[in-house]
Amino acid sequence: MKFEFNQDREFDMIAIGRACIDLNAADYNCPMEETMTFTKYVGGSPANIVIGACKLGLKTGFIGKISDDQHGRFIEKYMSDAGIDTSNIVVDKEGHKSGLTFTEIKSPEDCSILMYREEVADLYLKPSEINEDYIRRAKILLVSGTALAKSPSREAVLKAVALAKKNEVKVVFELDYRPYSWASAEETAVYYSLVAEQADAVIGTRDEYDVMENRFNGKNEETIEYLFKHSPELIVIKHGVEGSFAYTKSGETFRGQAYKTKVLKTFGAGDSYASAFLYALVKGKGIDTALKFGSASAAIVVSKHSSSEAMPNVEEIEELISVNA
Ligand SMILES: Nc1ncnc2c1ncn2[C@@H]1O[C@H](COP(=O)(O)OP(=O)(O)OP(=O)(O)O)[C@@H](O)[C@H]1O
Ligand SMILES: O=C(O)C[C@@H](O)[C@H](O)C(=O)CO
Repeated sequence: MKFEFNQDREFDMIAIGRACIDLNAADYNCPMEETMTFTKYVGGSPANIVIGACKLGLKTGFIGKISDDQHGRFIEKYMSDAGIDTSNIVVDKEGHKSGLTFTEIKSPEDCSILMYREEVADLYLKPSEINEDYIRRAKILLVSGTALAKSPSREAVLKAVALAKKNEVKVVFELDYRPYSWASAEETAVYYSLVAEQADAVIGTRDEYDVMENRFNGKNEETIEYLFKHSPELIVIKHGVEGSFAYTKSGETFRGQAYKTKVLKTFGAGDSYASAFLYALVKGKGIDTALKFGSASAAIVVSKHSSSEAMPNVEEIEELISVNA
């Protein structure tokens, strides 16, 4: 099966959700309590994904809300300088702040993130700030699950999904589960299932699908049996360094292997994977090749310090694939 897009669309991908700040520990191999220096990057999973896709050459845009301060201006400038259309990024006028993510790199295997997400601007995006004319210009609407965590962003995203479906824009749902933003796991399961059932493609880790299904130790076969009764045609389930699987509604299964790399930190893998996987699909490559692109991009990003700035270009990805062929 080929995942087909409407070719007459100006944007390859428009993402909706958070564009925030990452503060990555510049002192490695120690707990955050001992980290005195952090390096600032643009962060937020959907922002990272469009930054990665843009670096690969896709035409991208972003829908979200940023703070009316130095952090918001840094985010907007970084994204527009990168070549992303920021015309639908709204500046918050009610005093909400940009989300901050501090990262801890104790060792290549032991990394964690600490998110400051109280009253963050991204969750105040309103349905009235969603523009149908913008969404209809895209091949893909990339939806981040975290944007469903609270109203009014939740309703804004539900509106965007409805408009994408009405205008034959492929909805790709990245589960992107960040417990810090949610009232409860039960609530997450309700909204994740609601959007996953309407999406054309769903991407997430095994653990994130368990959250969606409100269960523990779920099996991929049960997840696909459930979701293929609804809209999805393509389901990607990631298993960390064990690799990933892609399933199609027409019954095919593809397996992606993780590439060996010198890991600096583990975060950023999922976002780089999504950007390169979707890039390959937009360029008409098969799902097996898209899995290689996703895995290679992730291997490159986990060997570097950031999640956004570290996104590779096409040549770097192709080279990693070819030396491992
Ligand atoms: N240590 C690693 N070395 C090489 N590749 C990796 C490593 N960890 C993950 N990957 C690649 O990245 C893909 C996505 O990783 P993972 O399943 O951890 O996603 P994620 O949990 O969404 O990532 P993140 O940590 O960014 O939230 C994997 O399928 C694999 O190809
Ligand atoms: O998604 C976030 O808000 C934080 C990210 O930018 C961070 O780099 C990360 O956790 C990537 O997995």
